Amino acid sequence: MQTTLKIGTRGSPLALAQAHETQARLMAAHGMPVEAFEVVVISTSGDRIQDRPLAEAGGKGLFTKEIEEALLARRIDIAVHSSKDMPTVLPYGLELSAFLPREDARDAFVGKAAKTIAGLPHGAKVGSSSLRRQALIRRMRPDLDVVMFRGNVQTRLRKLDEGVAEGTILAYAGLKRLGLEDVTTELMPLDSFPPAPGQGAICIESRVGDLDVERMLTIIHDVPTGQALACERAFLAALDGSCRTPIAGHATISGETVFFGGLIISPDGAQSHEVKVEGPAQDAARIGDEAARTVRAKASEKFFDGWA
Ligand SMILES: NCc1[nH]cc(CCC(=O)O)c1CC(=O)O
Repeated sequence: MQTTLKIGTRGSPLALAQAHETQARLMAAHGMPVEAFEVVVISTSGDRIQDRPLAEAGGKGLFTKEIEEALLARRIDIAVHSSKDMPTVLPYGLELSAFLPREDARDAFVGKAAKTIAGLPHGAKVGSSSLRRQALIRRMRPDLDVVMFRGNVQTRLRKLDEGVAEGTILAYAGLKRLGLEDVTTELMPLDSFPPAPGQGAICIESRVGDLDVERMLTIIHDVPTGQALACERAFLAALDGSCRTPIAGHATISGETVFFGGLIISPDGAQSHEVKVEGPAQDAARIGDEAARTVRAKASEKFFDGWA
């Protein structure tokens, strides 16, 4: 009997699109037939909790817990995730072993009452449940009414059509993977509206020491994306845990150099601290870690304590 590679994923349309993209890349890279794979859908706590912000319910790990349990129990061989949803610390025995070439990392504004955030009427409702997006919207337009918006991409777009809000912000990468990018009315600049660390990059998680899987993944791994992600995740890791501060960070690789921009911002958008650094791409993680120290030094301790 032929063994199949079991790909674990959440069941949302975006998660399935990402799992199928990974499968297609593996098939093309290794000349494997479609029957060599099985996509295993796993429901996570993050999918089931819909009524409150995830930061309140227990944080990011909620989207990965059950999938990681399946990996450790060998019910699946690899797990496909949005890097943005991955905690900085993984369970013992698991690692992020490959990153696919990154999609556009920018946020997309989908506006009903206006095409741009700047053009929205005074006091208009904008839906988002991301602390980072809420803070960045408030920084731009303190007059806007930011309302909770959860659920998958399609659910949020439906809420917009139903008039629950006059605009929302989604990852452009997610919209593209779903073929929905045409709903975008404004692409937010990386500088003034920086994305979440990891946004736009699909990662693959596997068991440490699973050599067959490692061999299979090497060929689809994108080195520059891996370096950018090492930088962004180091930045997040050095700031995370100690606070519930909205954090943004984005790294790009050009030749042998990594360029990183990071931001911490108060939830009301009134205070923010930025850092911009560059360094050797091979030291990407150290660069991200140093950037976190720099931005932390700029902010007073009060900045972090205010809303913990
Ligand atoms: N938290 C949900 C989530 N996780 C990753 C993406 C988008 C895809 C990506 O960043 O690669 C999204 C949806 C969104 O933010 O609009």
